Amino acid sequence: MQIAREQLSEILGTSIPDSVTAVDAVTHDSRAVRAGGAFVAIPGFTVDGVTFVPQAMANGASLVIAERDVPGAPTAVVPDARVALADLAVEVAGHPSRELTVYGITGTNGKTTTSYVLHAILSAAYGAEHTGLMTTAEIVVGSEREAAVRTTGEAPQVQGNLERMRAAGVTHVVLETSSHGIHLHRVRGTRYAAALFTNLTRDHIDLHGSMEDYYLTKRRLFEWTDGPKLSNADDEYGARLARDVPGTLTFGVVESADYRISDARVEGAGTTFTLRTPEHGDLTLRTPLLGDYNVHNVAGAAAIALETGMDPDTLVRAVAEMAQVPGRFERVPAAVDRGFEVVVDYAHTDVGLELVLQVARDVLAAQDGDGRLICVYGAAGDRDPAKRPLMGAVASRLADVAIVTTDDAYTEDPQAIADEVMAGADAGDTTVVLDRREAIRAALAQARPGDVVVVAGKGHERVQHLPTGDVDFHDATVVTEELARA
Ligand SMILES: CC(=O)N[C@H]1[C@@H](OP(=O)(O)OP(=O)(O)OC[C@H]2O[C@@H](n3ccc(=O)[nH]c3=O)[C@H](O)[C@@H]2O)O[C@H](CO)[C@@H](O)[C@@H]1O[C@H](C)C(=O)N[C@@H](C)C(=O)N[C@H](CCC(=O)O)C(=O)O
Ligand SMILES: Nc1ncnc2c1ncn2[C@@H]1O[C@H](COP(=O)(O)OP(=O)(O)OP(=O)(O)O)[C@@H](O)[C@H]1O
Repeated sequence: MQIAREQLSEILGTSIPDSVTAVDAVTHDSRAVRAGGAFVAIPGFTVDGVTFVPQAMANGASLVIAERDVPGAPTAVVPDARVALADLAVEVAGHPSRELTVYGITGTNGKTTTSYVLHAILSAAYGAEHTGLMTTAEIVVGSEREAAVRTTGEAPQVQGNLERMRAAGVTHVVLETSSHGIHLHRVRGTRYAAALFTNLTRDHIDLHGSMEDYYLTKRRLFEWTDGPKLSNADDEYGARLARDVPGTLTFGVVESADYRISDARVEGAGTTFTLRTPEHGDLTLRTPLLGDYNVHNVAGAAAIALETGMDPDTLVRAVAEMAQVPGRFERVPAAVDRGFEVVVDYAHTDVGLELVLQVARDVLAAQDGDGRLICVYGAAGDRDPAKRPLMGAVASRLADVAIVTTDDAYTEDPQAIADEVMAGADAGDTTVVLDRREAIRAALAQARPGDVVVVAGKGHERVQHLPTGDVDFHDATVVTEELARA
C-alpha cells in the first residue's frame, strides 16, 4: 500500500524531507531495498544500520528512517527505529491483523508444538485453506508451506506474511510469538484475538537482563489481547500471569485450573488424557504426540480453541488426527511397518537430549517388552563446547546403543567435536560415525521390532552447516530414504 508524505509524517511522528512524496515498501535490510521503498537503519546489537545507508540509496531507497540525521540522505529522524519499522510495516501491509483472527502463543518451551496443535484444530474447523501458521519451523499459508528463518520475523516479515494470508483467503492465524519478537517490536501493531502462555524458565537473560523483565515482556502480549487469554497454572509464572492479567483463564493439573488435566497416560501410539472444561464437561483427548509436556501443549491449544467458540467434537477429532510436529519428537511413518519407531527431535543440548531420551524410555516402558533405545546424536560446532561431554554422558546413561555423529559443525573439525563428546560417553556402548547419513543407516541396521531409534539435534532443519560448506540434509527424509533402501 502506498503511504503519502503527510501520512508518513503522522505515522512516524516526525517531519519528512520535501523530496519524498510517498513510499510503498519498508525494510530494515539494505540488501532488500527496492526503488521507492523506505530503509529503516536499526542500531543493531553488532552493527549500526546507518552503515548501510549508501547501499540502501544505491538500491533506490526514497526515504531513510534513522535515530539520527544521515547527511546526504533524505532522512526522517525518529526516537526508536524498531518502533518506526513496525508502525510503517503495519501501514504498508494495510493492517492485515484487523481482518484476521490471530492467536498468539508465547512462553519459553512448547510454543512451536502448541502452535501446531492449535493450527490442526483450526484447520479441521475452518478448512486448511483458511488457516495460517508462523512458527520456528515453518510458515504455512493455506496449503503452502515454507521453512521459517526466525521464530518471530522482523515486522516487515510478520506483516507481509499476515497480508499474504489475508489476500489468500486465510481467516485464522497462529502466530508463535517469541520474547525477542515482543521486546524488539517485531509484532507491534498486530491485533491479537487470543493469547496463550506455556511456561517460563531461565532463558534469553542476555536480552532481558532478568527473569522479571523476561516475564514482564511476555506479559505484554496479554495486555494487548482483548479476547480469550489462557495460561499454564502449573507453571509459577503462568499462575502469576493469571493473577496479574484480569480475565486470564488457566489450564493444568492443579485442581484450581479452569481447564483441568487428569488421567494422562501413554496409550497405543499416543497419549490420552481427560480435560475438564467449564462449559463442555469432561473431554477425552487422544493425541498422537508423546511426552508429558505435550499433554500441556494439547490442553492449552484445546482450551484456547474452546474459548474462541470451537465445537468440542471437531476439537476431539482434530487432536486425534493431527499430523506430527516437524522435528519435535516427530515419528517417521515409514518405520512403523518395520515394527520399530524412529523419532526425529530438535534436542541439541544435554538437557534437551535427556528429556527426549526419557520420553523414549517411557514409550519403551509402556510397551513392556525388551525393546532397546538407539540414539544418533552429535554436538554443534562454534558454540558451547562445555555441553559436549555432558551430551555424551546423557546418551550413555539413557540409551542402550549410541552413535555419535556430526551436527552443524560450522567451522570446527567434526572429529574433534566427536572426541569431546566421547570424553563424557561410555565407549562400551558408543561408536562414532561422522557422516550423518551413514550414522542413521548404522542405527537403522541395528533396529529390531520394539526398538526406538532417536535421531537428535537437527529436528525440522533442512541444511547441515559443515566446514566444507552447507549441504541439504533433513533427518526425517534421510531416515525415510534409508528405510526404503534397506
Ligand atoms: C539478538 C537478535 O535478536 N538480533 C537480531 C538483530 O540483530 P542485530 O541487532 O545484531 O543486527 P545487526 O547485525 O547489528 O544489523 C543491524 C541492522 O543492519 C541491517 N543490515 C545488516 C547487514 C547489511 O548488509 N545490511 C543491513 O541493512 C540489519 O538488517 C539490521 O537491521 O536484528 C536483526 C535484524 O533486524 C535480526 O536478524 C537479529 O536476529 C538474530 C540473527 C538472531 O539470531 N535472533 C534470535 C536470537 C531471535 O530473534 N530468536 C527468537 C527466538 C528466541 C526463542 O524463543 O528461542 C526469534 O523470534 O527467532
Ligand atoms: N510444555 C512444555 N514444557 C516444557 N518443555 C517442553 C514443553 N513443550 C515442549 N517442550 C520441550 O521443548 C522442546 C521444544 O519444543 P517446542 O519447539 O514446541 O518449543 P518452543 O518454545 O517452540 O521452542 P523453539 O522456539 O526453540 O522451537 C521439545 O522438544 C521438548 O523437549
